[in-house]
Amino acid sequence: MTDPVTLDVEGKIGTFDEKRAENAVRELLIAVGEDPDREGLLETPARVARAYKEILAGLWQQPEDVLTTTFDIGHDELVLVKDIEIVSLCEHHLLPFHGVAHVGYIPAESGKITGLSKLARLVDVYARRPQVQERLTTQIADSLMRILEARGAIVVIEAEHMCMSVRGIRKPGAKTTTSAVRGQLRDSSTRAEAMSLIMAR
Ligand SMILES: Nc1nc2c(ncn2[C@@H]2O[C@H](COP(=O)(O)OP(=O)(O)OP(=O)(O)O)[C@@H](O)[C@H]2O)c(=O)[nH]1
Ligand SMILES: [Zn+2]
Repeated sequence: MTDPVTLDVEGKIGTFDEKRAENAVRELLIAVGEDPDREGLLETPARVARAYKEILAGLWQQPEDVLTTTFDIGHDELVLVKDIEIVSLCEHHLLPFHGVAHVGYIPAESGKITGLSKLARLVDVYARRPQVQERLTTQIADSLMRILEARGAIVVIEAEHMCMSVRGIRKPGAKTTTSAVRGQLRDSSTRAEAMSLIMAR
């Protein structure tokens, strides 16, 4: 039986099976020796299912759904939005990792740009999925290149992984930085300029 939440070949997604998610949470509670029928836990499976529906909402979206508004204003230099808060879910442990994303691009030759909020929406489409930080970073940069036909893209993500802080190695505060640089932003001077803007506080 196929999982209702799976990517098909075009990256289109099925629907969220809320009842199944609830049953899974109920099973988990039983597995840890809890009583899912005690008063405090009665609503928990439904709450957790709704929480996952929200945290994983990017599974049912595509980047094209959010990079919609575009304008031609002929700006041909770097556009950078810094400190976009992210919360994602580590696909190894299903624990959150959270931090900030910095997203920049050099618009297409045509001058096509997008609304600033759309960059943050793009980040959420990919963050709200089971992820690894490297793939999240890459997918955002590749979407900017593909959908906006950007001449260059840079994405830097700094995040703390709960799977490293609350369990396992238990190193709270450890931050992981990943970057993806594409197109003209790979040129050393342009890249250095973008990085210095990103690092400036
Ligand atoms: N590269 C990368 N690794 C990640 C990310 N999120 C979690 N991990 C790592 O995935 C690895 C999974 O390793 P495993 O040895 O299979 O799992 P584990 O026994 O729970 O590992 P420990 O966390 O070391 O206890 C761990 O080293 C995690 O730190 C991520 O976004 N990127
Ligand atoms: Zn993890």
